[in-house]
Amino acid sequence: MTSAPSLQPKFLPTRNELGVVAVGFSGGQPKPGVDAAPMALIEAGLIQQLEQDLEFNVEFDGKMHTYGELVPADDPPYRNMKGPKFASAVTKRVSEQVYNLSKSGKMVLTLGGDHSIAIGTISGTAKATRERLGRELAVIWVDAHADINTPETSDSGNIHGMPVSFLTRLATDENEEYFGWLKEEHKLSTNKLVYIGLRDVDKGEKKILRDHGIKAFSMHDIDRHGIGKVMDMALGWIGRDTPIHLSFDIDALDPMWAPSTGTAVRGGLTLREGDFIAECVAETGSLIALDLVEVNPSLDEVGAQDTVRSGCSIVRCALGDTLL
Ligand SMILES: NC(=[NH2+])NCCC[C@H](N)C(=O)O
Ligand SMILES: [Mn+2]
Ligand SMILES: [Mn+2]
Repeated sequence: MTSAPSLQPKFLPTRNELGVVAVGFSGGQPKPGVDAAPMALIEAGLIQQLEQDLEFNVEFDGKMHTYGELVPADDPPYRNMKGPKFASAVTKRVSEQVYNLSKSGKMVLTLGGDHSIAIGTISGTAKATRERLGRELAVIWVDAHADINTPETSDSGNIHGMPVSFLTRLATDENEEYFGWLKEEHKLSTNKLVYIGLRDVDKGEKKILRDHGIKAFSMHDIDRHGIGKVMDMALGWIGRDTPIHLSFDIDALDPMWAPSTGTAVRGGLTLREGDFIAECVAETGSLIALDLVEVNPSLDEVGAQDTVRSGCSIVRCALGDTLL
């Protein structure tokens, strides 16, 4: 069933060098368990599949980072954000890890963790891409949610609903301890961002998307045009010649395929549509990094195996697995 990918990547020196970062962080939202996802995905055989079926040389330290050493002595809410110091310290560390791997020309796979970790992953690849290729990064954000609240627009105060605002300069803070470590080289323009799968967007987020003309394909668009046309439009917006970071929140899939996630929303993508998105991104040859986040095996334990299997499938497809 599986065949080794033949595509020569456009922005990587080799097609088969992969760095894996396992981020056991759940502090961007209130539900414990999402920190156990990297181990669940790895125990399901993900890394073996990438090595054996897809012929990657995998660099992975075998450790699931839980960043206990970064837990601050006290971490009161700040600008309405919950657990801001810890999230800032962890994402800074993740940013450095991802930057180092990406700078060396490897494809980078980050296993979350909640979606706040994308502040680390995307800032790391954005910086590495600027330095290594002199290019600006594009991001495809596949999610039921836009995760573009600023601290001020967020109702929940959960940082996993805010990563895109910090990455696109919509939210900033001077203070190192509160994401002030994010510098220009870590950031992204809003016109290099495309959403797919949205169906639960907060009122304040809708205003941000409109005011900044951010490209977004909701479930409505997918119903109207079909996923094939939507992918043509999404990739057309980015342009064929731009390095891509794919950030995939498992809650983009319908709970039928991925029930074990903290903020499940019905009416989502089928597993095939999710895999298709990943396959289309793989076909561009422009993918340089992938995040898989928000798998929480302790929620809906009956569905946890299905959710993990769906996650593994998305990753394999994005990294070049094909049906024939
Ligand atoms: N990564 C996620 N699952 N994010 C869900 C965010 C939900 C909501 N919009 C909030 O800001 O709290
Ligand atoms: Mn989500
Ligand atoms: Mn998300």
